[in-house]
Amino acid sequence: MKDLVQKQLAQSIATLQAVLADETISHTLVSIAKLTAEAMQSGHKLLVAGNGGSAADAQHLVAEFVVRLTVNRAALRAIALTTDTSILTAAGNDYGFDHLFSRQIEAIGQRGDVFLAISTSGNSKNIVKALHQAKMIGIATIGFSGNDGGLMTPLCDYNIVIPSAVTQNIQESHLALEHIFCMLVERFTFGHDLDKKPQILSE
Ligand SMILES: O=C(CO)[C@@H](O)[C@H](O)[C@H](O)[C@H](O)COP(=O)(O)O
Ligand SMILES: [Zn+2]
Repeated sequence: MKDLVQKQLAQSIATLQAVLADETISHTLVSIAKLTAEAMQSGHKLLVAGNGGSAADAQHLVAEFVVRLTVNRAALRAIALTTDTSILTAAGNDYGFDHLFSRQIEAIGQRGDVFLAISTSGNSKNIVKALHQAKMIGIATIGFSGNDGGLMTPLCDYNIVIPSAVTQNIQESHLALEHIFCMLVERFTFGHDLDKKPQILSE
């Protein structure tokens, strides 16, 4: 069993190493952080959705934006579409599970917002439908995916595809990138001298 643990850990590290080696991923992460910071500074918001472990990621990431990650600063506008059990059960029960996120985007999404869709397969129907809805409204679309990017690729302005087909390893890399994404947005929004004088640059 100890061998299994070590093999799994080595596989986790190898996936992160592959992400590190792919400079396009780092470049894209900077681009989406800039896009998101600019959207937030102009009064728009980040919407985040995912299923299962990725639903937990959506909530985790949004908590960092609303509360803090690396510094005490003003709250940043972000909403997880995975948390309101009344909306989730009503949308699922009345219209079907595929409508879980698209209905919420229709309700609260506005042109100029940013939608982050997290899906390891890239194929979850409720995620694909939500991306369609976001595109219809004029919301910028970002994907965090794996495998080959799946059906969500053509619907994403940016899609970060983790070079792995193993769900848990993809998720681990997603979480690492989500933290860096939030850190970059903090830097773009509040400046580099974070610890000394946190303030919103646009105010
Ligand atoms: O956390 C895990 C596996 O590590 C699971 O809960 C996983 O997130 C679920 O099977 C999801 O439904 C997978 O959906 P997706 O990532 O393909 O969109
Ligand atoms: Zn999991």
